[in-house]
Amino acid sequence: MPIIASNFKTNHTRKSTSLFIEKLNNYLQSNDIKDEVYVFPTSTSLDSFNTVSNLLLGVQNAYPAKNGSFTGEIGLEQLEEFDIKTILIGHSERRHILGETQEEIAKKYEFYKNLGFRIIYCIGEPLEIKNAGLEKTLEYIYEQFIDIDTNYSNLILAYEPVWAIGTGVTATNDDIGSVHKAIKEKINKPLLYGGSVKVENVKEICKIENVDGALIGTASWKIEDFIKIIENTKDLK
Ligand SMILES: O=C(CO)COP(=O)(O)O
Repeated sequence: MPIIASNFKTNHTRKSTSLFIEKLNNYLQSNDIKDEVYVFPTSTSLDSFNTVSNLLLGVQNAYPAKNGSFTGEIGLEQLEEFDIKTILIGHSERRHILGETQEEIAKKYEFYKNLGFRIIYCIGEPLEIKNAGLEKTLEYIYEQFIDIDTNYSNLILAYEPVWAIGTGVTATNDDIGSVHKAIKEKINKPLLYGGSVKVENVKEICKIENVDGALIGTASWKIEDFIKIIENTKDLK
């Protein structure tokens, strides 16, 4: 089965997150699914969930420090409390809405890399770059690898075109295929696709060559839909 990941973004409460995790865990257990499934809840909903070992809880963001004076941020100490060892870095909403620079992202990457975290590292281009063609798109994406150690063994990449995130507009299979092929030629790491992945299209997307799974926002927030997403992909290689 491909790698399937849910990014909650700023959705769900502590209570609804714990219900989601419980239902997901029961589903994975009773269907004997051993492949990796990731959930990235809000940091206020982190907890010591009792789950099967292939259900991995991660954070959407954390500051590159153990603790300290970084108002509004969480650091390693808060992750350790819940044994969190997985982190999303470079998500387009952090780059474009929160204004995280490549320099800050690289610092965060280095910090959590040195701690052995599983890092899901996101890259992707905005619409005006996509419209300038594949060459410009790849140039833009490669800049998002500046100061990022792509040989890191615990790295998963996620290609998420900015114009496809939360818009309902999925990239075409050709778009996905050509960007994934180019990235894979340079960096041989698992590569997920994200951007308006839905129950209905997840299987087709995961079948595209060089697509190793999906990172899903909107369509993953209802547990019934997320389970359908897993159902629809569980028989793929
Ligand atoms: O940003 C995403 C996952 O990280 C994708 O979001 P959507 O699935 O809502 O387009």
